[in-house]
Amino acid sequence: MSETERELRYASWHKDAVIYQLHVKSFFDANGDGFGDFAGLTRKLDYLASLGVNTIWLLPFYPSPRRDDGYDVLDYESISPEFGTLDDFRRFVEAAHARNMHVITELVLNHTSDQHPWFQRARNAPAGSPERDFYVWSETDDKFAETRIIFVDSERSNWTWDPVANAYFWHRFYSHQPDLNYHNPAVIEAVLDIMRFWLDLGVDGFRLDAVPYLVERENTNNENLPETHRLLKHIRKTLEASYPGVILLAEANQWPDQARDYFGTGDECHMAFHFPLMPRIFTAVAMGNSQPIITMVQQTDGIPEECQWAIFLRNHDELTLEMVTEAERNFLWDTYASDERARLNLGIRRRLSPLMDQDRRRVELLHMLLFSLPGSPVLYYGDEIGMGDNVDLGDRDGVRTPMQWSSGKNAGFSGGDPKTLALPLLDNPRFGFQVINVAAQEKDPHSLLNWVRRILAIRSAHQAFARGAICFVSTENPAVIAYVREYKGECILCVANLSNIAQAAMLDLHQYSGSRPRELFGKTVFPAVGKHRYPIMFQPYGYFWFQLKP
Ligand SMILES: OC[C@H]1O[C@H](O[C@H]2O[C@H](CO)[C@@H](O)[C@H](O)[C@H]2O)[C@H](O)[C@@H](O)[C@@H]1O
Ligand SMILES: [Ca+2]
Repeated sequence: MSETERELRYASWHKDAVIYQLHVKSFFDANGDGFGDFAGLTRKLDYLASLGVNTIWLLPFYPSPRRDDGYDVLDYESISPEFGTLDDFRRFVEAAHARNMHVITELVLNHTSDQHPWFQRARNAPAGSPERDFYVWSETDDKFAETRIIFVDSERSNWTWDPVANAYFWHRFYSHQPDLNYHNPAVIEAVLDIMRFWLDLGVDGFRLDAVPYLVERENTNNENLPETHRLLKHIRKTLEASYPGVILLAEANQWPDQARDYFGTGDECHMAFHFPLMPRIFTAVAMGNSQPIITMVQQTDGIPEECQWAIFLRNHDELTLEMVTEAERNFLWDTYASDERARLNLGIRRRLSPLMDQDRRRVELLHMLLFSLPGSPVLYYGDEIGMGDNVDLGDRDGVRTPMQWSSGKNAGFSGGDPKTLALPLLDNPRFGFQVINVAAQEKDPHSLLNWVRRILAIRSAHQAFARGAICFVSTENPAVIAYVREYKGECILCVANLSNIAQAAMLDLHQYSGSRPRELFGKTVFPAVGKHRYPIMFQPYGYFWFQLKP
């Protein structure tokens, strides 16, 4: 690709991104070994295009002991053989680009597997040597005492004794995931080389895993340090010099002000997951009250022009409740995880549809918010058909089970021996593949899948959703949320009833007086907005998108 072509393709594409997050191992198995692979994913690209997504985010596919499902990398520049070969990967990227889709890969840069050759070399090298210095060591385990433990259900300390090195090593996650030492310039160079490797293969961006924890310093909590922000700015500047258009997406599970800091002044990450908003959406729907969403969106508005939040409902991890108050967490646990098996660390390991009790009205409402609040939406594979989960599987595996393509053998996921599947299929009367699958929903015009296709098609026809400013509208009813997204003169009014009972609201639309709201699903034109408040009625969890035509 020439430089000009690259620049054209990439100009701010992240702002219009509709991201689909998937696990290659659980998506589609082309060679029948029970494991999803790149050849299989390539065959499903038309399905993704038909859904209306334009960006694919891949969970880790690198060689790994897989003690944290691939977030424990032992070789950053190859592909674990079950997923295929580098040529399969190249073909996948080309096929995605041919459909105008972008590809974001996972970059686990905070830590490696303890099996990684860098760590093996470090623990065997003398203290103080450049090899040892790739990781963070200490003679005692009382350094960095102010640092919290993230995986509270499995780890007691962020230090683990290594008998080979005769020292403790630092880790923010599992004890088999030693943290890299970013005070060492050689580590930074090594990580930049890894990024160049994947960019040369055509990758369009990286999800930067666990970025708040990159750099450590004594007497701090070792999160969001200025050194970490400087490092990210350096990475961006260095990469952009050779790869204009590359996108960095920060996974910074932090409070609002700290999360937005990952944009810098437009010179750090292009995107950041909207961790502060996600739990507040679940709170608002549980309480039937719009305030948690309004407060959080207002608090996180006004990010640098070229930046974009990545908003999401669910992902491959537990629904994290780290960045809410204890009272909020207890409320969300009581509401959505009364079955204690669903609780993991400070979160809930369930998929969206089971969280919503398979209530189609609430599932639609949440997607309507996901697709209309400011940011690029991220859909988690399978949620478009309302897939369920399996709380009996360990860790977060219960939300990572094979995609349910059909009611046939192995849910249409693999032609292989059912005993060899990467993870067991869901097989129960409510969520089993026999009842929830793509093939059945393709045939049903009223299915969730076809509804998601329709709403995404509407969204992509109006750039105000992706790029517009947001202005909340007073409703005189706390259960009703209303906001206008505005871009280049087009105004879209989004309104929803967050409660489980019918509601009426009086919208303050005086600014739009004289305009006629046109409902975007059915194209019905509603009565014109006058000088007085505009009345509107809703079914439980009802919603509308209106174009406000002057
Ligand atoms: O590589 C370790 C982990 O990194 C990400 O973790 C994030 O998920 C945690 C919850 O599972 C969350 O509490 C933390 O703040 C995040 O950084 C990754 O998404 C995980 O899958 C992975 O285990
Ligand atoms: Ca396979």
